[in-house]
Formats: sequence, C-alpha cells, structure tokens
Amino acid sequence: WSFTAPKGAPPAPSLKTLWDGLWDRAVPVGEDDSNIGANDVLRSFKRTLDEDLFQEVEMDGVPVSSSTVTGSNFFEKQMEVFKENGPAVVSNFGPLKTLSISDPMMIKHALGQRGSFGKGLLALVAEDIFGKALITASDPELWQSRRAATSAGFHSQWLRSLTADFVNCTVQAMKLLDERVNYKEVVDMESFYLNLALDAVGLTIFGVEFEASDQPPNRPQSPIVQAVYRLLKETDYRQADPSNLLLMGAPDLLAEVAAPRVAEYRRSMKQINEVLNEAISQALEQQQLATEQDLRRRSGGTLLQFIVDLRDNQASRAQLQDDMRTVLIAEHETVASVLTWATYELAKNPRIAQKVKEEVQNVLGGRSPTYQDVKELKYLRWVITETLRMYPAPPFLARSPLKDLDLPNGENQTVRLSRGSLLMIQLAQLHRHPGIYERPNEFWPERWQKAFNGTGEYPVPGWRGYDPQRVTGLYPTEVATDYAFVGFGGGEFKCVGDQFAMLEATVMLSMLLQRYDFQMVYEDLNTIGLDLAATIHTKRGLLTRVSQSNCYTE
Ligand code: HEM
Repeated sequence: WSFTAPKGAPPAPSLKTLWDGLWDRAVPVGEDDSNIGANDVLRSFKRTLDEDLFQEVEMDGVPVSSSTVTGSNFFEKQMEVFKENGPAVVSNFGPLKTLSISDPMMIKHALGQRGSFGKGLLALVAEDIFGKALITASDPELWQSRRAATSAGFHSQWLRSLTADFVNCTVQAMKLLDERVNYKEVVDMESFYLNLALDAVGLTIFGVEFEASDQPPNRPQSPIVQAVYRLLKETDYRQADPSNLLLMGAPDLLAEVAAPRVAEYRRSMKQINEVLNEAISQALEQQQLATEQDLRRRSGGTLLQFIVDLRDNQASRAQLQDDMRTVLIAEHETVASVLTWATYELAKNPRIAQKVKEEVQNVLGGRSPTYQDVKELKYLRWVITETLRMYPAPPFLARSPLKDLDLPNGENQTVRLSRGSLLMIQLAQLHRHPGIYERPNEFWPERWQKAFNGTGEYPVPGWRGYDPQRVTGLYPTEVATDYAFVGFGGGEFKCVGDQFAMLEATVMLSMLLQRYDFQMVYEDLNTIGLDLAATIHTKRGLLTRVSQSNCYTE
C-alpha cells in the first residue's frame, strides 16, 4: 500500500462544484486552529457522500476496509485488518469516514504535535459529561488551566502518601472476599475490582467513603458504580451514533416515557453530582489558600483539597464538579479494567502467577506494601504493563486535526487530513503490532526486561525500538518505547494519573496475590465475552474461584 495520490485524476464535474458550493454555504468549514464544531463533523459526513456520489476518495492511496471490528473476537479481527491493509486504513464509523492508525511513527506525530489536534467528535458528544476541560479539551484555554491545577496535585510526595490509603481499601475489600472464600463461592472479580477502585478514588481524590467494597462482590453492583458506568456507556452510544444525542434536551417527563436511556443518564448524573457537591462544600469550608510550592510540602490530603487550596488557580464550584467527575470516571473504569485482565491472565498462566508470588513473598514477606516496595516489585509492574499492552483502556483514542495537515509515517510518506476529519489511534492494534512485538498475542511480562527493536516481520520504518534504560517512572512510557506502548497516551493530553494508577494497581495486586489463588470458571474470551466501551469490560463478569494462598500473614 502507498500514500501517494494517483496522478492525472479526472477534472471535477460541474455538478460537483455546485455541490461543494452548497456545502460551503450551508455548513462552512471552521476556522483553522479553532475548536472542532458540529459543522466540521458534518463535513466528515460530506466526505462519505462525496465518495458515494462522485467516487471522490479523500485519503487516496490509503486502503479502505469494510470490516466492522467489534465483538468477542475483536483482537483477531483487528489483526486481520492489519495484515490485509497495513497500519493505516480508512473505515466507516457509523456514517462517517475514519482514518485508523497503528503505526507508532504516525501515532507519535498525532499525539506529540502540540496544538495540532483536538478531540473532535468525542469532545462534542461528551461535553455535558466531562465539561469543557479535561478529557474533552473543548475549550483549549480552560483545559490548559485545569490541566495545570490537576497535574500539580499529582506531585510525588502526595503519591507516596497514597500507598497507605490503597492498602486500607484493599484490606477492607479482602474481608468480604475472605467470606466468599470460606463459603467456596464463585466470585465476579470484575465487580470486586470496580467496587475497590471506586473506594480508592473516593478516599484519595475527594475524601468520600463510598464503602462499595462492603457490597458482596457479585452483581448487581453498588448504585454509584452503576451510575459511573452509565455515564461512560453514554459517551460510547453517542460516539457510535450521534443521533443518540437527539433526545438529550427532552423534558424529564418526555424522557421517562420516550427515552429511558436519557432518563437513566440524568439520574446517574444527578446521583454523582450530589456526592461530589457535598465533598466540594467540605473542601471549600476547610480552604486554606497557599502557593503550589507550599502545598507540595503538606503531607496527605485529597486531590480536591489541593486544587481548592491552590491560590493561583481558583475555579468555580461548577468547574470543580466537572474536574472531579472527570477524574472519578477516568480512574474508576481504567484501574478496574487493568486489575480484571491481569487477574484473568495470571489465572491462565500459572508459571507467571508463581513468579509474581515469589517476588511478592521476597519483597513483602507477608506484610502490606510501602511505596519503596512498589519500586522493588518490578516483575509485578511488568505484569501490569503487559496487561495494559494487551487490554488497553481505552482501546482507541480519538483525534481531529484543527487545520488541514499531513500526517507522516517513518518514511515521510504522508496522508493528507482535512480539518475536522476523524482519526482513531488504535491502541489495541498498535500494542499487538507483529512488527514490533514478538509473539504479540502472548502474555509475556519478561518482554519488558530487555531492549527490542522489531521482529523483522512487517518493518516499522523510523521506529527507535524499546530501551529499558529510558524507563524513568513505574512503567515503560511512550518515550522508553518510542510510542510502541501508549497505554497512558502521550503528548499534551497524556494521562495525569499514570503513576497513581500504577501505584494503585501494584499495591492492590500484590496484596491479593499474597493472600489468594485465582482460578477462572471460563478461560475462553469468547465465553467470557468482551464489552468494548471506553475500556474493555467482560460481558458476563470475570467469574473466579478464589482460594486462600499461603503467604499473607498481616
Ligand atoms: C490503568 C489506568 C489508566 C489508564 C490505562 C489511563 C489511560 C488514559 C489515557 C490513554 C488517557 C489519554 C486520553 C487521550 O489522549 O485522549 C488518559 C487521560 C486522562 N486520565 Fe488516565 N488512565 C488511567 C488511570 C487514571 C487515573 C488513576 C486518573 C486519575 C486519578 C486518570 C486521569 C486522567 C485524566 C484526568 C485524563 C485527561 C487528561 C487531559 O485531558 O489532559 N487516569 N488516561
């Protein structure tokens, strides 16, 4: 395949000129560098029509795929599409044309170029859920200011202090798991992790004790877990089919009758906002304004209190609510997902589980972990990285260029992208790229021990390879892997909670693996079922037989 447009394309027919003129008047292209609006997204629909009516293919030279990649054999289908078309392919996303990429060099360009891309359709459909700052970045100035306040709050001193909170949440959750073990019940570990992650975010981010882990770790989940999941699902519905937005403005009574989904969404939003409002009131009551430097010297406290106290970056109550709702959703689903799939893979791979247990036993010797221990638990952190490689959360990132631009691969071949066109960065496909990863479908944490620079199959021009010498924090970042692993994204919109998440997952898994052995009821992904949303869920829960292990004494 090649990116080069064929020479000597036929001249545009006059009907086409008329058609283009009509569109330019009715749905004008937004100004360069301004945020992507509904008009720009509508123009993506025009590109679909252009192709149908005038056989005008916008991304000439890029293969077109008609496969729909969803369902339980998602990973196999993605691999088929890759092998058939290469790492750049045009496909349909509802009625819109999308360019999907899994080439690390193109991804590096798309994520790493500051100010060139917005979140496009995602921002439009999710603004009422997340607001205009974090995640959607639909008001770039506001995003910059909220990003600065939030990322300042995730400073290393605070992160260290969280270890004890994660330990306490896990101890609490294990009490219930112990009962299930004694009754020899089958446990849905996905529900267990959703509850546990919610307790952890409540405690550390805004100081609310949800006590979700006090619920039996089998479905139905706690109402607040369901509410968070409901909001996330809503973004998926709307992205998959923007017509799902149509009834969003309907009066409550009409929504109850004609659109139960919308009514349920509103109830979920209200439920979450009530909890957050109370936490914000409390933080405002205890407000003690200080500079960032002084705040960094305080130990403990919540992220919310840090942000409320940050003298130079004050925000309205409504803005704080958006910030907190976003962080709540961003932490909860993703961390629960990585814990779920790590448990699945460890249960499937007893050799690896045994190796983790040995490491945990050597480092912890039966006690709870400290921050220093988390640094020592290197193999367990590779297990978590390997899980995120195989089951990234989210499985793709959405972007739209803010002006017409060329997206180059490592050989300087380019795809021309128009302002507002849809770009999908396919993390799940990149992370199983057979030119980058040896045995890409195998769960093999040891791969992160040594440098690698390509398998020779499906060459990746321009890619520098992975070098463990470039790893600085708790996992191999996009810098260490030259954008072959972007589980936490990269560039300006990169996850603010990456080290928080790695710390949380390492603490929780180390404690659970010390105390229990896990055995799956179903091992086959087709039987478990994949539910592809903003993260990868199971369809029927992760049904697990849990038994007592021998190492935990505390
Ligand atoms: C395993 C766990 C996690 C994974 C895999 C993950 C992944 C990601 C990714 C890929 C992005 C980038 C989205 C994009 O580029 O469009 C992101 C953004 C974000 N994440 Fe995470 N995340 C995790 C945990 C967390 C946690 C624990 C928090 C907070 C406590 C958090 C807060 C955020 C926020 C606020 C953003 C938006 C940043 C912005 O818009 O500037 N995430 N996350």
